[in-house]
Amino acid sequence: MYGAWTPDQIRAAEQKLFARTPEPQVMRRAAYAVAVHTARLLDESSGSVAGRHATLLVGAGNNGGDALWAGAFLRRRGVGVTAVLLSPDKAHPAGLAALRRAGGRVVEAGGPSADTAGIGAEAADAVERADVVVDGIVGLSARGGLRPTAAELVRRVTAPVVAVDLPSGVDPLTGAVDGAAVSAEVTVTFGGHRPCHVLGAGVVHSRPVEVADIGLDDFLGDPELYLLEDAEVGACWPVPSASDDKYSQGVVGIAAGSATYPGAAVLAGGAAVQATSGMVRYAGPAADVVRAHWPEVVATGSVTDAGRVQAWAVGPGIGTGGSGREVLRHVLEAGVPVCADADSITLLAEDPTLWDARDPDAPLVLTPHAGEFARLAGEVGADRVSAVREVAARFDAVVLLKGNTTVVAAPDGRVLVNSARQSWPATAGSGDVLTGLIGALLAAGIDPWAACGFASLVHSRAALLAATGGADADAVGAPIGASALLASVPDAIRAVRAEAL
Ligand SMILES: NC(=O)C1=CN([C@@H]2O[C@H](COP(=O)(O)OP(=O)(O)OC[C@H]3O[C@@H](n4cnc5c(N)ncnc54)[C@H](O)[C@@H]3O)[C@@H](O)[C@H]2O)[C@@H](O)CC1
Ligand SMILES: Nc1ncnc2c1ncn2[C@@H]1O[C@H](COP(=O)(O)OP(=O)(O)O)[C@@H](O)[C@H]1O
Ligand SMILES: [K+]
Repeated sequence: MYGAWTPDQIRAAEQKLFARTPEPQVMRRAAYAVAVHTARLLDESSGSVAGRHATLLVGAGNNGGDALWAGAFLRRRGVGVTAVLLSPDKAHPAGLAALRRAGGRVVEAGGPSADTAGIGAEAADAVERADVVVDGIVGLSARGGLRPTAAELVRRVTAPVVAVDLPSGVDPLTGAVDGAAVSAEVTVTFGGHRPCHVLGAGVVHSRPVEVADIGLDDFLGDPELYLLEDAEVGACWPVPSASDDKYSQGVVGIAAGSATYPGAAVLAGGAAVQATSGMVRYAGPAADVVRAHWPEVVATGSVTDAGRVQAWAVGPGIGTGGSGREVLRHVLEAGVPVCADADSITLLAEDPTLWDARDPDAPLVLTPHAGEFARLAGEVGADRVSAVREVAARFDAVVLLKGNTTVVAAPDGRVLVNSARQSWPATAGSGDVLTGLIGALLAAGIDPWAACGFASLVHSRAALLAATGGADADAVGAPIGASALLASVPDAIRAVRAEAL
């Protein structure tokens, strides 16, 4: 796992760092990393470095300072550099002096020659002829979307962009984009990820985020967020060993589906079958349909006569009427880890007495999408991490909020996120597959918080594989259904296990 730290956590760590290393030296280390990645992007996109042109968009603070120093370093590589100052009187003085000493040009964003959009002729020309643009408009202290002049300049950019610390216009904490924002080929950040690098919907995390070491590691402390890596999911994914049999790996019960929605039971049951080698029991009215698709599932007509399981997954397609409620109550009383999804969440929101059925010692996982979350606890809001963390503590449950970026909070406050990096999983029945994966991992004895993270990562990998045939989030794909996603689960598990070798 690697971490993401909030702006406040970063600033606190930086203050400790500055007691050991002077701030200007730290900035130069940060800026040097920006220069290295900018030169690499120049080389990749225009075939050479020397003789090319870099345009810096420079804001009022240290983010702009990084860009100016990076420009000075790029000058040493023979790159033509022009800094466009958005706030000429506030641009980082030392960075500006360094760029000038290195032979860089400095122009104002507006100035007397400004056109109707407020852009001066020199600035417009600098953006126009750039082979690469360095976004040093705003970073850790960003508030809201880009302001008009910055937004207009960014709109005119056609060259590839390197974002300093984070793409300007993105909220550093929530990743929310309110108005215009930079879309960067590469983001170079310092010391550790910020939450916006993994929470933004398609703005930031589909591009590589390079983390430069500026000596911050010793001062960072526990991160706000954890991010899973393929290799660790692969290393932890349960597979049978010589001493195993179908019971020892954990038996999961799937209480899903109804006469109206048998498909949910087939998808959730199939996901459980393909996730691990333990046994899968199904209990509900769709037993015949489930057996027809998955003969290895031990199916019964009702949860009351289902055999022993080590975990239950309950909810998809059970309906929100009396029968669904009794199924949920029975499962909650079973005293084993439960993944409650879909209609279960609606039932719990509508009938608080159902919480009393819960065995206090048995872990509970809730997997709402935004609508189900709102029924349970009100609208999520922009800060999805805080909202999920609060609800997990309130209900003493692991809460997985589904979406382009899935947020998983444990009752103790730990939060992990998994960004799908693309949107292929957004298809009907996709959540049923996720529930089956989680249920199987719970039955295998995986920690519920980790189980949600592992399942979410494999789920989004399976969607990508099914849609594009590969693992590249930017690859050309075609829309998939949940059945195709489900069929790619084994390939996704193989892919993450191969990374662990
Ligand atoms: N403190 C340090 O020495 C270091 C800081 N670092 C850099 O410093 C940056 C943080 O610098 P600052 O705290 O000075 O602030 P920023 O450079 O992020 O922002 C500068 C100013 O821009 C204005 N602003 C806020 N939102 C805006 C928006 N939407 N559009 C336009 N302007 C906006 C604010 O007045 C803010 O003070 C980091 O992102 C990183 O790039 C790194 O170099 C590491 C070392
Ligand atoms: N825009 C999106 N991009 C990526 N993944 C998404 C997006 N929207 C939803 N998902 C994922 O797809 C699945 C949808 O689950 P859910 O909403 O329960 O669908 P259903 O109820 O139809 O099964 C979840 O895993 C969710 O994280
Ligand atoms: K920036």
